Amino acid sequence: MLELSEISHWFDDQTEANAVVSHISLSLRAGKSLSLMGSSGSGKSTLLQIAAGLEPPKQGSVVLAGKPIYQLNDSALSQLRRNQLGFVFQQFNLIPGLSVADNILFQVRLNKQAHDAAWLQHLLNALELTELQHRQPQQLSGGQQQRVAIARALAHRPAILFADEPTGNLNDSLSHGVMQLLSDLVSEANTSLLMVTHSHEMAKYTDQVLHLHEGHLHASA
Ligand SMILES: Nc1ncnc2c1ncn2[C@@H]1O[C@H](COP(=O)(O)OP(=O)(O)OP(=O)(O)O)[C@@H](O)[C@H]1O
Repeated sequence: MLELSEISHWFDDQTEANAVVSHISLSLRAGKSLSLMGSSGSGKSTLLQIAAGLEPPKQGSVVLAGKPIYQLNDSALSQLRRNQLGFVFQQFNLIPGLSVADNILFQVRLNKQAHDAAWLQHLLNALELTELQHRQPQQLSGGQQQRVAIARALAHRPAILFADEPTGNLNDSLSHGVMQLLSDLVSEANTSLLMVTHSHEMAKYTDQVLHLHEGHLHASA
């Protein structure tokens, strides 16, 4: 469960009067998915970063898995992020020098979780990465790197997955495949998904769509 209450945020070169996001409240239950849409600069990525514990808001609170995350100390917050959250951001941040498979399993190993070979195989197949698993990130196209980032985000079966344009570099058929996988995971594993997208087609895979306009939230028309 993710709960945002009265979130407002502005950056240091801005003022409250032109806040990037303003008085936003929303909640996302376990196993549910939500798309954030809105024009460029409307505050979607900022709100996602705030919800994911990566940018403390100027006002308001974020409760994640029962914990008010910005009241946790750094080590408790990073532990919560490592164990319970998954991220797919526009920068893939794959580790050069590690194979695709090792990149995908990096967080599982960091968390000292048991390695679930069947789940890894399922992710590799679904994301069409099986034949690429021994390559290194620098030997992959942008779209292939994006699929590795998606597999890595799901490998530890997070409670909540945060995704910023998860299909941004993929062709139409792979985009639909990836969204189908994400929505299957949400229902199978009771994982929640908070996603930013520009695509109405991709947003249809989520249970709810909210629109941001100049930092304010509107329910889908
Ligand atoms: N670190 C920062 N410092 C100052 N301003 C920022 C910072 N990050 C974002 N902004 C500003 O906040 C506003 C919202 O940015 P944000 O990235 O959240 O928008 P977005 O809706 O995700 O846009 P896009 O669809 O283009 O990715 C923009 O005007 C942007 O310039």
